[in-house]
Amino acid sequence: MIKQEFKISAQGVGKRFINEWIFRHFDYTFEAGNTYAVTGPNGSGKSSIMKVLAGITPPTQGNVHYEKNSAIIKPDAFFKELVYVAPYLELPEELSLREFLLFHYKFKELKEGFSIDFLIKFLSLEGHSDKPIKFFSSGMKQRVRLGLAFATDSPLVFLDEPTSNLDEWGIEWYHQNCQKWLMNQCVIIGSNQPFEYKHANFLLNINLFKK
Ligand SMILES: Nc1ncnc2c1ncn2[C@@H]1O[C@H](COP(=O)(O)OP(=O)(O)OP(=O)(O)O)[C@@H](O)[C@H]1O
Repeated sequence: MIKQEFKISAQGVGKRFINEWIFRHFDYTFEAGNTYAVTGPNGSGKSSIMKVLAGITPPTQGNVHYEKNSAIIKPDAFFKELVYVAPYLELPEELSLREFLLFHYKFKELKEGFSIDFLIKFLSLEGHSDKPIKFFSSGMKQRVRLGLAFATDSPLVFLDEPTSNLDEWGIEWYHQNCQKWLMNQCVIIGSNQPFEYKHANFLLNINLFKK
């Protein structure tokens, strides 16, 4: 994928649930061509900040702006620019893998070199393409989510706990494909396991944004 100019700027961003500030005064700019790891212990706010940066939940205070090739992207068009991978995001259980991929790529573009058939092979799920996703194991589902991240031509990729449910082979597959397919995108990984973000070039500890 050709590198596009892409930026997310967070200015004074904070999120509060009831009376608790999960993070506050978060100022940061994320750019294409870099991999960022948001780190911190369980319950520290990694998923919360990623959801705010992705526009899935609104910040309690502050603003997040998205910019592509020097033009501001409106929040309602922003979902087209990203892939969000997380074990808590459900896949459509009633669809087969092939039906789901055909549906997904009505809205998003595949990277050059990928087709639906190639993606199924890339996932090593050739024997399962017509099976409903509800019958997939948790590791197979996680591979499908990651496959969308590797194959989709979008400038921004969020990977929250990217290797959850993967076996040793799957973890190696994840590492190889991060290096091969995600180098020109802006990648934000949420994790408390260093092996998941060993290729990241910027580390952001969420605990530094609590006051
Ligand atoms: N919708 C919500 N309502 C109230 N509190 C919430 C909500 N979502 C998250 N929280 C709280 O925000 C805090 C941060 O949660 P979050 O899931 O962002 O942490 P995390 O760092 O991703 O954790 P983990 O490593 O366990 O996945 C926790 O105290 C959690 O209980």
